[in-house]
Parts: sequence; C-alpha cells; structure tokens
Amino acid sequence: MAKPTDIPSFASSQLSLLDNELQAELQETQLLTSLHAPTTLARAGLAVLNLTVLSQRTGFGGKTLLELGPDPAVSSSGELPEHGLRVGDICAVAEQPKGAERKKEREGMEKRGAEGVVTKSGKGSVTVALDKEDVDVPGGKLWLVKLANDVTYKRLNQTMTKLQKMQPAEHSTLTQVLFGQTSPTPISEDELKSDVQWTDPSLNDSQKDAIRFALASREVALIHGPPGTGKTHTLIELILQLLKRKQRLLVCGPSNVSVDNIVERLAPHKVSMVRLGHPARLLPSVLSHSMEVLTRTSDAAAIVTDIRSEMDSKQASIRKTRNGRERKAIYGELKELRKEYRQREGRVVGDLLRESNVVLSTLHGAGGYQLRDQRFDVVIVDEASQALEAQCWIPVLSSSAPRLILAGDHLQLPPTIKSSNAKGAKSTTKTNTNSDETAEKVSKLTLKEKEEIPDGGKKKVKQDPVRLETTLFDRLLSLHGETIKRMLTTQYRMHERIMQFPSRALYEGKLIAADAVKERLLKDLPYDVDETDNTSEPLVFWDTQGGDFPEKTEDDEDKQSKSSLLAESKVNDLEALIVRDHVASLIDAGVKAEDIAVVTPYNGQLALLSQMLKDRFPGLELGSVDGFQGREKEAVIVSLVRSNPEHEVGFLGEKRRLNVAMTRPKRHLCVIGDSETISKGSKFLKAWMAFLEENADLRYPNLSDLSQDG
Ligand SMILES: Nc1ncnc2c1ncn2[C@@H]1O[C@H](COP(=O)(O)OP(=O)(O)OP(=O)(O)O)[C@@H](O)[C@H]1O
Repeated sequence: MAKPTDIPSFASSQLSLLDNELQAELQETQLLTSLHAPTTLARAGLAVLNLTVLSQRTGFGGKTLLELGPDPAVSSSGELPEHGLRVGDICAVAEQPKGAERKKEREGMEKRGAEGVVTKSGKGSVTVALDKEDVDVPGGKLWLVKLANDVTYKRLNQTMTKLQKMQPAEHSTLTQVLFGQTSPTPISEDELKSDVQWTDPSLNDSQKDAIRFALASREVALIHGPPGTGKTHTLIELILQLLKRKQRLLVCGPSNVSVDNIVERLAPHKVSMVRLGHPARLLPSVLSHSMEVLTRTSDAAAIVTDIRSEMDSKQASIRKTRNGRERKAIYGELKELRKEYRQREGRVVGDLLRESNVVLSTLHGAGGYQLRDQRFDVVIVDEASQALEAQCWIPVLSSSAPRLILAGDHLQLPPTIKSSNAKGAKSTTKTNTNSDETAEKVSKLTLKEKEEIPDGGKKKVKQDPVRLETTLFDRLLSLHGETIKRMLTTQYRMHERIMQFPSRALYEGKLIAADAVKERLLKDLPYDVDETDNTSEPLVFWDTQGGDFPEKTEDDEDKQSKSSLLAESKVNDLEALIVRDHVASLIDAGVKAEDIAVVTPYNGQLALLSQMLKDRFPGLELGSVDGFQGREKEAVIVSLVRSNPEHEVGFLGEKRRLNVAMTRPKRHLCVIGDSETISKGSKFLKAWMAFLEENADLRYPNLSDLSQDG
C-alpha cells in the first residue's frame, strides 16, 4: 500500500484548488457580463430582456417562484426570444438598465438580493426560485442575467472544511481506508464464490464477479466498467442484492441524467425509493419517484398544500399594496407561515425518506438538508470517474455510511476543470471539454503527470501535488491497487475490430465482444442498407499523410467580442471534405443520418463541419469528443484535424480523449487523420496508427477527387 495521506492537509489542498477553480469560473462570467451591453449579452444567450412578472407563488422549501414572461409592450407573440438560460442556472432579476447605467446597475444587482435559480425554462416564460425571502421584486421592465454559479463550490467547500476539521477520533474506518491509513478488510475466496440468487439471469461472469466482490467488501469497492460493458446494468443488480440483505442505500451520480438512468431502470423492480432533486431537472419518467412530487401527491401532502395556497394569496396581496406598513405586516405573517410550512413539509419529507430503502440524488444533492439525520449502510456512486473527489465526499460525509461502492472508468475523460495548477499555466484555462489551443498548452504541461496515472493501478502515483482532476477513483487505485477493483470485461457495443485497439492499449487486452455485437456491420442494420465498401467494413482509416491536408489555426476576426477562452482553435478544411464525402456515401447506401455521428476534438473543426453538414444531412449528429462521452452511435466518423510539419498533436496526446472517440461506434468507425503527424505524438498514438495501418480498411484520399463545392 502507498504511503497514507494526511487528511487535514489533503482537505486543505482541495480547498485551495477548489478556490482556484471558482475564481476561474467567476472571472470567465464576470469578464463576459462586465464587458458587454445587455443586448450583446442577450444575443450571446446570457441574458433575457424586456420581461414582466407573470405570476408569483410558493414552491418546495417555501421558496418564492417568480414566473417571468415577455413584456406585451415589446413582444406580440407572447414568446421569449431564443436564450441560453437553463434549469439550474444562477441568475439575477432586476430592473432593466438603460444603456448608460448598465455597468453600475449590474454591479449593484447582486447586493440588491434578487438572485435565484432557474427552475423552469420554456418558450413563453422562465421561472426563477428566489434565494432570499421577502424580496421586493422591482416593478417595470425586468431583465434576467446569468451569474457565475458558486453554489456548487459552496457545498464542496463546506464538505472539505468538514473533512479538514475532523479530529482523528472522528474518522470512520471507511475514511481511514480512503486515505490509506488502514487497509481494506481482506475478502476470502469463499466469500467471492458465495451462491447468489440472481434477479437477472443474463448477467455475464465478470458482472457477477464484480457484484459478489462489491457485496463482500466491507469498506470500499471499485467497479471498473470500460465502454459498453454494462456498468449500470451491473449496478442495478447490485442494488437489488444489497436490498435483499436489508441494506439502506444512498445512490448518487455526478449529473441528473446519471441518477435518472438508475431510477428508470430500478422502477420495474418495485423497490421503495425516492429521488431527491428539483423536478424541473428530472426526466419525466422519473417524476413519480421525485421527493417534491411525492410531497404534493402522497396522503400526507394535504396539510402542506393548504398552507402553500395561503402563502400564495399573501404573496399576491403584497404585490397589490403600496402602503409600507401593510406590506410589513404581510411580510410578518408570511414569515410565520413559511416557518409552519417548513415544519409540515419537513415532517412529510422525513416520513417519505424513512419509508425508502433507496434514496437517489446527485452527489451535490446528497448535501441537502433533507438527508441531515438520515443514516445509510452503503453509498453507491455511478460515473465516479466523472466526479471531482470533493463531490464524492458529499454523500460519504452526509450519510455516515460505512461502505462505499464506486463505478466508473478512469480511462475515459475526467471531469471538466477550468483552472489548472500546472506550473506555468495560466490560471484561467480550460482543460478537457474545451477544444481550444490554450487547453492544449495545459494538456501538454500536464501530460507527463497524467501518463503517470496507472492504467491498472499497478504503478503507484506520486502522491503530491494533489490535482483537482485526480478523481477519488484514480486516487484509490493508486493507493490500494488492483485489490479493491473488479473490471467488467464483456462489452455489448462495438464490433470486435473496433474494440481491439482500445482493449489492447488500455484494458490489458481483457475486453471481449459479446456474440450479439462482435460481427455486426452497417449492412446488417434492421432496415434496408446496401452492401458497399463502407457498410461491410467496421474500421476505415483515411490517411491524409503527405502534407496535402494541412491544419489551419482558426483565424478569428471576431476575437475581441468573444471570450478569450473561445479564441483559437484548429481547423482542417480539406479533411472536412473527406468527412462530408464519407457521410454522403453512408447515407447513399441507406444508413439513416440519425445513426451517424461525426466527432472531433477541435471546436473550430466542429463549427466548420456543422456549417457544412447540418443542412445537407438533417438528423446527423455532430459533437466534440468530450461532449460525446457516455453516448453511442451505429457509425462514428472521427476527424483528427492535426497535420503539420512540426508533428504537433496538441491535446490529441490525451489518450483518455482518444479512447472516448474510438469507443462510441457500434458497427462502423471511420478515422480521418494524418498518420505522419499523429504517430509522432506519443507512444499510444504511434501504436494506434500502426494498428490502423494493419487492421483498418486503408484509404488514401486524392485531392482532385474531393469536389470543393460538395
Ligand atoms: N449481461 C448482459 N447481457 C446482455 N446485454 C447486456 C448485459 N449487460 C449489459 N448489457 C447491455 O449492454 C448495454 C450497455 O449497458 P449499460 O447501459 O448498463 O452500460 P454502461 O456500462 O452503464 O454504459 P457505458 O458504456 O456508457 O458506461 C445495454 O444495452 C445493456 O442492455
């Protein structure tokens, strides 16, 4: 076992990294909002102008919900203009500034307290749950502007501060194991062979082994699920088995979608469960399990509803009265009602929670007041390698559970980080999701360290310095090695030949393609597809070597008006023509556009390809590699972009990014790139190019065959 980590110093360094991250986020948003006029912000999707209050009522937790719609004097259609405000966004509501006072106005906005969270965002209105009680909503024409989201950081901060201040005597055995101060309790061979009554007879052996292992673990277990290996499938069975063993579970994921996915798949098994989280952010199919919906619809809910309507009518009377004294009196009454409301609601919530053996929420949501006095036996985190370590500590500390089970794949991309503590890197640069040049610089700086993260947990990582993007999953693997992990090995997504390289290069050659998928080709799709060179070939490589397909740095004339973070990216317009022709050939053969995706690591290339292909092939999906993580398609075309005499590969050097790119397709992967440039990038890239040359259907594009006007 590696050297134990000192808990308070670990927490302190997390706190300072989180602070850097918050600063980076604040800087980015403030930069945008302070530099630009409201109309520019509105055009950029960061603000909505010319609004009026449509309604005001009381929501969950006694919060005031303000519904804002277009001012009829300005909009005749009753519809809002296109805007980028989404549920969960933090925003301010204020009187709309006139041009000249805009800056002053916005600076004062936060202090005036009309801040809130968007809870609904539709064509005709946006609803905001106000943060503070008794806010005097300004009259007249209003506007909404997006603010930096520091709510997440506040909770991460509280969690890490709690960890930092804990006395050694307060550290549970789980906490000690998570920092290597104690070894995990060994599991005997007998336990691993125990007879389990499986609910799902179709589970494969690696899934069964992982479940037996997790059931036997006393403190922590990692379930490593490479692409398409049925990680969630396995977790569902594990949850059912734990319930049979009378365990109470808190199940979390980093995103709402990751949690909803589990709720949906647990629902047919009729387990007593409740999903915490704002209904506006949940999938419709999950609503019947939502805590908030249950507090309205369960038998006990009537007493809450009564008081809610009383509060609503009081709210309405405030808006009507202009008399200061009267207003004050109503505020007083509202305050009392709100208290009563919270108590009643609290009782209903408490009852619903007590009846539930499985509680599901996002990692962030597990830190809410509802779980304050709840005890759990096991915390399960899905997509754990997509979560910051500090996020995982939210449920661990709030639940006081003695056991933790993490499922994820540390060989795909970690969570997005905006700050970087890499030496020499600027403080506000994005790594990962943003395909820009600055990110590349950071990537290059940190690559060496990233390479040190062991693939199988065999090598030990240097413990310092702690990096924000080192996930708990990563850290536990380097701390305890293979002994705490089981890997799922049968994958149900990719044709065998598509799987081969990632399996060999990243998963120790252990992946097996399930019979149902290993030979599936586009021509076998359940609808009419012609047999062509492309539809009967799982792996195609268009090699642009020779220098005829050079990359370009996007010449951004509009740099000043954009965030500097969006400024530079790479494009390769000739490569884009190959993408276009390849898509066209698949579609001509009968493959549906909806079954095809084009992915590229570079935003510049993505913009170019979108422009070129969106109208011509409606239904075709285009995305950045990072944005496509967790998804799959029948056919995927990857445009690698980089082609230069210096053999610079930028952040293609991050093998986790390429792993994501090459493991999305089911039946057809087409890679387009310059093998000469790319193979010089890293050992991994060299091996990949060599593999493609050997195993793919190789094509050499001819410039004269590519018609420029399509
Ligand atoms: N034992 C099994 N037998 C047959 N099909 C399976 C089995 N396990 C998983 N699958 C199928 O494999 C696919 C992927 O499963 P699931 O959605 O659980 O994957 P995941 O590992 O969570 O996804 P990702 O690859 O994105 O991590 C699903 O279509 C699922 O039905």
